[in-house]
Amino acid sequence: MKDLNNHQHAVEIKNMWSYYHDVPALKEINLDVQEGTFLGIIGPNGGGKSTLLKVILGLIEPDRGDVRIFGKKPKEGRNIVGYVPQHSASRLDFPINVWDVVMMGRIGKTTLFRKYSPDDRKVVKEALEKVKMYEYRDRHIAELSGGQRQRVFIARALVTEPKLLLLDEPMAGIDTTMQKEFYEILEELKSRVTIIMVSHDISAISVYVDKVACLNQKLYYHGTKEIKPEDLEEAYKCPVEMIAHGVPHRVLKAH
Ligand SMILES: Nc1ncnc2c1ncn2[C@@H]1O[C@H](COP(=O)(O)OP(=O)(O)OP(=O)(O)O)[C@@H](O)[C@H]1O
Repeated sequence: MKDLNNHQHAVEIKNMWSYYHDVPALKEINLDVQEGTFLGIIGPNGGGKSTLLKVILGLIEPDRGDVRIFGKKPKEGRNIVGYVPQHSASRLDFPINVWDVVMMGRIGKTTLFRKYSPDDRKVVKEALEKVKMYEYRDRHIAELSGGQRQRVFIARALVTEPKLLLLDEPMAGIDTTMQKEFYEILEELKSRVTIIMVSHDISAISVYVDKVACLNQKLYYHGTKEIKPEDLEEAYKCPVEMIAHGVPHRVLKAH
């Protein structure tokens, strides 16, 4: 579907509900993400952020409502979506080297032993260089630190050359300098990829993203990063000063 400015809808969600064992994790979600947007999703623990990413990815079938990814149902659109799950870095603890982990993202697990093309090789090399892990390419993933592994998983998502990139707290365990570099990488990717990133770091979100969504079962806010304190307080159910990982000064000033 195209809108009047010729921007495609990367993600369109209409009146979506999702339950775990009869308990709603998401209620009445309406969300429209335009192609080329960098959307940050914030909200308290258990607010349904990871569930929303899984619904978009087609890993969870919603109980009600409609979800479209570039006009397709999530399962049909999966090949154009890159995903870095929460705590992905801690999941792989067997001896596979960094190069193969990223190459698997490019050509799939079952084809790892086929000869990969010079193009595959180039894309994997560039992704590893982007996250500053190329020199670690022959190291076993199990030997790396948490933050280094997380960088490898971000590279792995990049090599699929997705149209939509879903990142679930990708900066967890990444040092501040590297975080800044990652945000710069994401800003650069924005011209080619729509990005949806879950984060608890409201200060960073307010600097780097285009749009913010605040989720606690319901969508309490979706709009520009100029969030009002009351929008956060309603979703987090506490005073703005207490909200995790600091709040941008201008939000506090407006309070
Ligand atoms: N597999 C599951 N089975 C049952 N309940 C689940 C399951 N996964 C998540 N939930 C519940 O659904 C709600 C939303 O969880 P979700 O992981 O989406 O929240 P989140 O916003 O990503 O949280 P956090 O910020 O803590 O990572 C929580 O109450 C959680 O306990």
